[in-house]
Amino acid sequence: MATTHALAQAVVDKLPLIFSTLGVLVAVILLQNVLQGNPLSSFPVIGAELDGDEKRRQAYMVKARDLYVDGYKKSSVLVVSPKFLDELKRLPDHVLSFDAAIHETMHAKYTLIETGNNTIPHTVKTGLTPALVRLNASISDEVQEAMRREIGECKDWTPVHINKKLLRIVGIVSGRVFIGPELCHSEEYLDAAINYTIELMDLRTAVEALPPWIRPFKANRLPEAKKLRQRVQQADAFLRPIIRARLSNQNAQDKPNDMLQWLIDDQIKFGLDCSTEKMARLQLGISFAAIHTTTMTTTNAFYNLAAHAELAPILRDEIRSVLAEHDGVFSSTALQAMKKLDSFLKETLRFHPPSAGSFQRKVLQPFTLSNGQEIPAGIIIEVPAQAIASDPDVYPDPEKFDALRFYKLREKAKDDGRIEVAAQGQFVSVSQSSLTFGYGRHACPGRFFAANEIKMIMANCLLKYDVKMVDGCTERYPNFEVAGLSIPDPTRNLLFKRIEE
Ligand code: HEM
Repeated sequence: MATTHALAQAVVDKLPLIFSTLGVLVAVILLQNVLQGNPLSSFPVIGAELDGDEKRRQAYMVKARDLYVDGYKKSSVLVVSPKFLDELKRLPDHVLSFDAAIHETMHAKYTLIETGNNTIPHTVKTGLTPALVRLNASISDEVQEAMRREIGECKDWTPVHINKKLLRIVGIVSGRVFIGPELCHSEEYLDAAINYTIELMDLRTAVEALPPWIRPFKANRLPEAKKLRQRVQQADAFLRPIIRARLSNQNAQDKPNDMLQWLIDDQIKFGLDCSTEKMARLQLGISFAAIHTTTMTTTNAFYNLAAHAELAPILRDEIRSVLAEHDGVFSSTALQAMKKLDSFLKETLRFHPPSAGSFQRKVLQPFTLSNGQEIPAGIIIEVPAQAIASDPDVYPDPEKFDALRFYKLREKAKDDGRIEVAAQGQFVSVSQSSLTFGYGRHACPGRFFAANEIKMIMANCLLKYDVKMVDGCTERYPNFEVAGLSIPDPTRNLLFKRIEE
């Protein structure tokens, strides 16, 4: 067991970016809270048969997903049954808090991650999502250009380190929308956008490894803390003149159309801190939420595409015929019409959810569930998303990767006149059985942008390249499963070959 634990730990150490999904670590804390017993001694404990907290902690590191499935079957309470989601989502933030969960699990006291600030989700909802209709054309141009530069010609079968390339492609394309067409290509910007998350998660992991009582004395002196401070200083130095220029251009008619501008506009509108430091922090915050989450999902999709050779022709046919009907433009309606591609991506999320848990929230005030169960303040709760996604009563034949599962479900629901069910089968839909983007008022506001970006990357790739596993490899690369997380192996190559036009 110790060796397996060490192995899992080595994966964690080697691949710090694996912890990049917002909130995924809450699960670790939850289980620790549960396992420490107090104040939860009256609750059933998953892994009670294991002898002692340390053994349970080790089991969590290497087989957390089994523990979640176990908890799901037993309807354990702190890993809460999804049947309570609707009543939970109605509780106000001062009772059940998303921000407080992030603050605790991300060790915000030491990592200095911004929490309790509604600016980013508000700006994503009111600035970015409504702007997608007019931004899609420029996002699509950026995707094409980034793929041309990062993937290259590939006249013959060429190995491509896909996760590494996708980090840059997603960084550039997201950067176009976050900070504008010139700066998104700057290596300094990309370095900060990609590595801030990795270094933040390194520090978070290092703090977590310290016994709690030592943290106030040692956490700020950890080498990881120093590295993160340097990263933030560098990012500040890079962003400051840009932000200053924007602030002095506030009254111009032709203000830029990007997140940085919308964030500045919102801060001013609500009379909030608009200092260059604050704005630089918000930019890092948006990179943290967006870049690695989107890259991991797209990497999973590429591994699935390469491992299922039958898929490419089906998806390519759909993309070609939809584009032919939309003047060759990746408009919002064209993207929505690519239902097989949408289904393939949703099945990718179902089959490889980044985290075993979802809807992580901290209980700030005690409350009682409709079954009479009292939930004490001070703990973190969550829902076993991955166990739901692999429940045969929810998804028939759950062990099968069925790329067209949601396409067929949507078509059937449409034929039966069940419009709501059809809508729930979309990539961006959240429901009690689709929890990868969370649930309720804090469900990921960036998912509409992520969906467009990922679809454009996959569609552009399918139109230009054939993709396959490297020679001698017939199976999909397995994901790393560590502490409830599922991470596509970031070290692997796929083979790319340009399609003759
Ligand atoms: C496939 C990619 C992505 C995945 C899987 C993902 C997943 C998540 C999850 C699980 C949450 C927590 C929701 C909850 O607990 O209810 C979340 C929150 C959030 N996400 Fe995403 N996300 C993705 C992409 C993005 C992008 C591209 C952006 C920005 C453009 C973004 C911005 C945010 C923000 C701001 C929050 C916090 C919401 C709040 O405070 O209310 N995400 N995301």
